[in-house]
Amino acid sequence: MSDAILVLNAGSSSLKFAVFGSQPDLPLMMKGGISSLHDAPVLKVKTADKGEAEEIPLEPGALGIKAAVEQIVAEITAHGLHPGIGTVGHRIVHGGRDFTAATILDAPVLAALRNLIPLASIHQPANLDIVAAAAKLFPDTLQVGCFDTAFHAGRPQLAKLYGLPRELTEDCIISFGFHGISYGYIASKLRERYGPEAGGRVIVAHLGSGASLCAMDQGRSIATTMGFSPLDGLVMSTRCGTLDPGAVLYLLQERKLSVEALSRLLYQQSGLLGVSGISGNMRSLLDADDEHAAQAVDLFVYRAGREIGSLAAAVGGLDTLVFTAGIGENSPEIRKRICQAAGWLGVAIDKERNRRNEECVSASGSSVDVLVIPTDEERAVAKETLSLITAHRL
Ligand SMILES: Nc1ncnc2c1ncn2[C@@H]1O[C@H](COP(=O)(O)OP(=O)(O)O)[C@@H](O)[C@H]1O
Ligand SMILES: CC(=O)OP(=O)(O)O
Ligand SMILES: [Mg+2]
Repeated sequence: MSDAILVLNAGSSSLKFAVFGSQPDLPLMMKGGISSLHDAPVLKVKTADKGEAEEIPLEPGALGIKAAVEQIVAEITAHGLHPGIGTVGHRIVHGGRDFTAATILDAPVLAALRNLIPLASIHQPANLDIVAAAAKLFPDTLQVGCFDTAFHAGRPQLAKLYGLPRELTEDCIISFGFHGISYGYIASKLRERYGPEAGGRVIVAHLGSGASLCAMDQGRSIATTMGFSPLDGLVMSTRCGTLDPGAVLYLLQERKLSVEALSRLLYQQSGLLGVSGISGNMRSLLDADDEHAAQAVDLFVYRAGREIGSLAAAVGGLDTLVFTAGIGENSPEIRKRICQAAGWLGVAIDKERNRRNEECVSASGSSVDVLVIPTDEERAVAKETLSLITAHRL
């Protein structure tokens, strides 16, 4: 029966996937992904019946996105699941102003999404290449897109506005915000834990290769650190985060950088990689005994601490702080240091709980609950995809 849902989720350093049954509770059949796509790719696969994930290092060097999709589909086929796929759900990073809910990816929608490539020039082309590859590999399936920007569409008007002439705002030079599929999933977990209040005034720290923070009130996005593009906000793996636009003008006017070189600099050569000169991978930097690596980590923590202050102001205080994504879920050291920076807001962490990556890592006297909640963008995409196909009886 062809009714399973395959989800494909391309991030800046990884391609993750999962296969779910199409029952309302979306039983997981298989999941995994390829990490470190640009240097030392590693394939991870876990099936529902096996406890431990299998890890297979692939040939060192960059792996193109199309080859990565083919590799994943080969795994799905080897596990006998290929003929069972009825729908492919995609994480699409930019939905612009028009796409604020799951959408069938037909030709006009894909053309509109292609127009958004300049607004997310690393992610959007890969996302659309994946849709094309999946359409070839699964010719009879429906392709559905879920958008990272959608969760932030309901933020207050002022949180979206830049201090630019009105005509540019009307032309969509506004803050969109990203990682919304992850934030939506975390909001659903907070509702399970706290009920409709969803933890009250919350800051979620999505710290992966791309990193951002989102302030939520009762599960709704109020403010977020990424803006018009996924370059804004925190220092990331290879992206600079917030930068004085005057520096961009200087690089163009005085250093005569081409637009392509400037884009490469800001998206791929900056952040942890640029400051350390060693790596954009947080784990490698924490393991390195090197002054510049230490400074890159210090800057990551400093900027996260400052932005937590800014977002707490936007939401009027702080009841709950959540860590998620690769760094947030796996690095007790970074969580500890960010919590120290947010100590003035009443955040206190329990050393042992934090070391054990427990779900609640706050100290008993902390006035803020500090949680570690693994994100599951694949399940969130599958859920939206299933709702769409059920509503349309597709
Ligand atoms: N144990 C760990 N300690 C520190 N950082 C970690 C750990 N495990 C994973 N990471 C970091 O998580 C980041 C990748 O996060 P992830 O959410 O998978 O990225 P993305 O989805 O954006 O490709 C990398 O910087 C990696 O070094
Ligand atoms: C939007 C974004 O930055 O995504 P990722 O963290 O997966 O690169
Ligand atoms: Mg990611």
